[in-house]
Amino acid sequence: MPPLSGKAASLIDTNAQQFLVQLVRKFRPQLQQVLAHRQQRQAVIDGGQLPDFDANTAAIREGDWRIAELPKDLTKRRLEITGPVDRKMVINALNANVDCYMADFEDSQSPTWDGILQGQVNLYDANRQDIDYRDPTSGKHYQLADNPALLIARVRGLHLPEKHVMVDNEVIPGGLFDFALYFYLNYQTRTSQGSGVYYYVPKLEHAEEAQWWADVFSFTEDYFKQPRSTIRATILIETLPAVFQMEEILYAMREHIAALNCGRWDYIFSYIKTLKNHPDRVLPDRQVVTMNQPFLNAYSRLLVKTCHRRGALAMGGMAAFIPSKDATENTAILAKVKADKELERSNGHDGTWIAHPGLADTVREVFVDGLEGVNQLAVLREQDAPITAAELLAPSPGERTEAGMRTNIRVALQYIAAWISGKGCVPIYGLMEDAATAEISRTSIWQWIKHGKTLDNGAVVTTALFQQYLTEEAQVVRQEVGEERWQQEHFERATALLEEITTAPELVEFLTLPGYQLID
Ligand SMILES: CC(=O)SCCNC(=O)CCNC(=O)[C@H](O)C(C)(C)COP(=O)(O)OP(=O)(O)OC[C@H]1O[C@@H](n2cnc3c(N)ncnc32)[C@H](O)[C@@H]1OP(=O)(O)O
Ligand SMILES: O=CC(=O)O
Ligand SMILES: [Mg+2]
Repeated sequence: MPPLSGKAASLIDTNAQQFLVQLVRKFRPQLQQVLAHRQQRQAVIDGGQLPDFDANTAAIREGDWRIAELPKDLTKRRLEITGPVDRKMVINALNANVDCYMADFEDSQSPTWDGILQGQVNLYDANRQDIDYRDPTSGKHYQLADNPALLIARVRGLHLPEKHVMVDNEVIPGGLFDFALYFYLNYQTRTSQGSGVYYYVPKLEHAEEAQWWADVFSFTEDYFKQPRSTIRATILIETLPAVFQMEEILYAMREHIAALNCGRWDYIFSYIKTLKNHPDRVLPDRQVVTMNQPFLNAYSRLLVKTCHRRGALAMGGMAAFIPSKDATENTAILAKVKADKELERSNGHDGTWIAHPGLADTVREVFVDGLEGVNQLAVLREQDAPITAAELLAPSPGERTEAGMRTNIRVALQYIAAWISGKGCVPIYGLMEDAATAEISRTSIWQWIKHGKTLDNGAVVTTALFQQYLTEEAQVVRQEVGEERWQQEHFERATALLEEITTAPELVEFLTLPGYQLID
């Protein structure tokens, strides 16, 4: 580990480091196996088979069991704000008019070493309700209001390493680093408040990965002599393989789970990635892939039904719209966000996400005023016909347009530039863009090239067409952002990376993997 400085140096002490090393030695080898299984299952799908429910685990799906009872403070999660762990955002999120705050080391956080360490310091202070911040530019002082939101930390996905920390000459899993430090630094504070240590766990694909996390949680509780179920996780169901494993994931995690969540943006990305070799499942323009598409609506309904049958909450996801300063435009945005949330509520979700505090009042109308109790656990959807694999995989109708492809290029380019410059979430053309949304933009183009799809202008999407549009759209972006930002935010490098991953013969699994080579 590089030498630590500032408050991180005193917090990440020898005991913290010893705990982390033990966790890594015990759990990294199994993780490597579990990740190898992902590749094996994907190879079968690449060979032409479609994902399906696993016949070997039918007994779990049919069995009569429930997850451990929810802790009281996790039963009311109608509105959750999410955001990266920089200090001002942490304070603003805790003060927002919401029940919970998901503090994000993942999709919305660029994993620079400083950002990750400072994030841990910020959450340490936040848990102690001893956090403030003075903006050096505006001079504005930020401090906590009364009744801050309940804090839930989202750790990095299993694929991401933390390259600054080596154990036995090998980099360690980023998610384990986030998990271990957050627990070590906060469990005493949280349990002394009568609460537990709460996490969001992203991008799982299979119940064996949930089991891996459950083992990490149990080991940690035993190590620190804490009762079982002190740790509670909300698992994001945001990969296509995981939707066929929801019962099994809940079962593996039954002592530690609180909820599943519809991480719709990664889910769409995963639909593209998992079905990349299937010419009949290529998605249309990103703008038309909304929660009304049958495959997304089926996923939301099945998640609700599965969770409620087992006593877990079913959290909704993120509408990517953010408020506009233009009043007319803002009215239209709020109406779209409201419609999106009404669909989630009518499907039976217990709560939902917002990306920006300016959306809280609108979404409260749906998920606070519009709910009878503090959640919808009583909605069992028992009257529904069984949701089939065919529905979960249904192809999406819709056009592939030149405008859509050009927008994908501009969005992916600007996002990659922001990410390698240390910003994991940015507003682009009125939408919040993060690692998950940017993945959709770049993998759509890759898949359109692979299957030679035709655009509305009659052009067939080829590598050469993409390169032509990229050159043209890079100039548009250069005009939009100006020369200073173009140079400072490494746009040339971002352009090169976008070209490399979009024209690669094999789909690059995550843009953040080659992206990570370019930061720090
Ligand atoms: C696919 C997924 O994984 S979704 C989950 C991951 N994504 C997220 O969490 C999205 C988080 N949202 C954000 O990061 C931001 O809203 C952005 C980047 C999209 C837009 O941020 P900005 O450009 O700062 O928006 P804007 O200028 O309107 O912000 C107004 C104020 O609200 C604050 N704010 C905006 N979003 C948030 C948030 N999510 N949490 C806390 N505060 C926020 C800003 O800090 C700013 O505060 P200030 O007035 O004290 O300076
Ligand atoms: O993490 C959330 C998502 O939509 O992706
Ligand atoms: Mg995600």
